Amino acid sequence: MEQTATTSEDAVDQEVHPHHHPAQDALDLISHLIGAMELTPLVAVHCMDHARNVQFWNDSCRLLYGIDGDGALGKPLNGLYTFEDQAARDAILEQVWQTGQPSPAADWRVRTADGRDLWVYSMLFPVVRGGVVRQVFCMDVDVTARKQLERQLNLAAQVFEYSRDAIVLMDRQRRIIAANHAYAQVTGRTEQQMLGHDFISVQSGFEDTELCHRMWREVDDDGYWQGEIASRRAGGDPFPGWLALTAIRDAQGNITNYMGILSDISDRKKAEERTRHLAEHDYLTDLPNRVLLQDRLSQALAAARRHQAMLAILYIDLDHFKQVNDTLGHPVGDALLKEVAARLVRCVRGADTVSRYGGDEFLVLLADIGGSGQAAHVAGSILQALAQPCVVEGHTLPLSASIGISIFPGDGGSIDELIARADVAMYHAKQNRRNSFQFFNPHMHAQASERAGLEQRLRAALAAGEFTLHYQPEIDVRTGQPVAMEALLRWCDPQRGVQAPQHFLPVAEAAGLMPAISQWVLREACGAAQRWRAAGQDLVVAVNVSPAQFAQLPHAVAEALAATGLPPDGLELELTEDLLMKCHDAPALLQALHAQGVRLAIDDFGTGYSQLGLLKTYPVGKLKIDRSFTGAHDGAAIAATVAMARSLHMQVTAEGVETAAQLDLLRSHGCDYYQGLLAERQVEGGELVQLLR
Ligand SMILES: Nc1nc2c(ncn2[C@@H]2O[C@H](COP(=O)(O)OP(=O)(O)OP(=O)(O)O)[C@@H](O)[C@H]2O)c(=O)[nH]1
Repeated sequence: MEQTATTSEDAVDQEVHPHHHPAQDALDLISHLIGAMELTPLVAVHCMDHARNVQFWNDSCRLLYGIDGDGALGKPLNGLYTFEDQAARDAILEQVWQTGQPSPAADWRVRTADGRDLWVYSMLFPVVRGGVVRQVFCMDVDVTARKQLERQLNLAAQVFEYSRDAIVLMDRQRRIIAANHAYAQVTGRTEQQMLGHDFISVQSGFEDTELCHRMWREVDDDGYWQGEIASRRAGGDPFPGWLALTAIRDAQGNITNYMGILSDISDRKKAEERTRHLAEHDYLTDLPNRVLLQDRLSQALAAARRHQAMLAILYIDLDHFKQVNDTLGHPVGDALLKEVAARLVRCVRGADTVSRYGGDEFLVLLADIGGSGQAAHVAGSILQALAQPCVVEGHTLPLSASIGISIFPGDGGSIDELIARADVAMYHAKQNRRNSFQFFNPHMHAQASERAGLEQRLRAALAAGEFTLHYQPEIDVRTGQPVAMEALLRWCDPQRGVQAPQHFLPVAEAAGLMPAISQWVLREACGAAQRWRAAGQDLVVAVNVSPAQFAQLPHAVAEALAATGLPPDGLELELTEDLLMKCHDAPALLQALHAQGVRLAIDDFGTGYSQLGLLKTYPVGKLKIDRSFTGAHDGAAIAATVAMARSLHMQVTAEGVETAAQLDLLRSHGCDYYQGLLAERQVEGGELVQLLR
């Protein structure tokens, strides 16, 4: 360092004192200054001559630019280090040479010869003698560290300002000292409305003082708190916010500031709300579903217990709703369910709950009723509201429901018990007189248990081989010979003995057992007919078709014929008018069965409302006149039916024939076949009986 200094002073002396100019004092001063500068390692000083060659280079220059005096002196300055904006620097230097005025001090970015980038705070001083600039001194201070810090601060300020998170800074007293753009946007406040104000008061609406105390205590103790707050915008508009608060401490660990990051979580809350709504409501009617109902029921039950009050459950099941789906399609059914939901809601108070319990079942909870009369009143208004015809997609649909009512505490103490009993009461309403309501009573309970037992025994009956078929002959009126046998189902109930279908079929139907039972009947009957054939009796077997089986019938028939080997025309399927009227797929199904070669007959003819136009299109070979016509000796009805059947190229069987007089009447009207007690007696007297057994 010393050597460099000496060398530098010599260099300056050569130029500064060559002729002992009167301005010696000034030069001495500069020399002193240079000496002083040498002592400060912070200031890199160099001096250049007119040719821009270095004449002086202090030790700080060596430290800063990585080149010692030997490497610098006499060399062109431009080769020692360069400026990022070299042209601007050259222009400033030129100006100093031209004007003899020092340059303003400024920060310059430079690159050293060994490839380092630095920032220097630099100033140029001309040495003027005789009105001519002789040298220019340059003083550089390394400000790289400051520049980096500045840049970091600048970056931090930009992050703060442009962050999408709403950030607020507070002092120790929790007064706002800075808030970024996002914060101003979220809260809708200007800087003036925030700066210097207490954070909580600016958040106005954050009125939960207990939460507020806990929050600050946690921040002060643990340094951090986050949670949901009820916030309010400048105009008073409330919004849910998520606030994260952090305490900022100095080197001694004392809290100096607080930082808060606030998010508007309205959208998230709405999405959560929507998800919860979906989980608790029925997608079609938007009524509370079972989940929410369960919740409301528990609350209502707890409240009723506390206040020794009563509540009622109304179990509502629409009457014949399936028909709407079957005849007009599911979309119409859906629209009807929505309309029912709306009507039910209009029949109750806000405190009550209307819920969709399942398919066409609704459950109404009447919380806190004065007595059962109130439940009856609501049930009555529901029936009345539903009775108004409902127009859906241009169809005017009659609507009714059966309602069962259970009351707490009389009918049960638990939710399950109360619902089960309302269900039992509803079932009774449905059985006795649809479009009505029934209160639960213990007698119903016994019947329900009986029914449950029956259902259980029926479930086991098929596997246990408890079903049998009885055969009822159909006799040719002219020849007196049997032509067909109608298969009739019987169940040997282990508890009750042999049961006729009307005693167990409704329960089997409700329990969903009919498809399996019907298939068994079909297979068993075809097998029997095939055995009769093998024994020389060419009798057709007639099987009644159940509604549960109709849609799958072509498949079931194919399966039964294949399994037994019975030719298709050995099987006759009897379909009631009612079934044909209710099933909108009936024409297609009948065509499919006809194509399979089986015989088709319309059963119980005269009890339904078959339209002649439709009948004509059915590939049906026979009409069976209901016993109510035959038994009434209704010659006119029989004559008309036979005439109509003839015009449709169908044969006619009369059912329920008991006396020879009835048979004579049928014969006189040209009826083809008959069934009934008279026919059975005739067969019993013949050899067929043995065979059939
Ligand atoms: N359109 C529509 N139908 C449904 C929906 N959920 C269930 N169902 C139908 O609702 C019908 C309910 O029938 P049930 O109550 O057993 O029969 P029902 O015809 O009303 O007869 P009863 O109750 O004895 O009067 C079934 O056919 C279901 O397929 C739904 O969301 N939309």
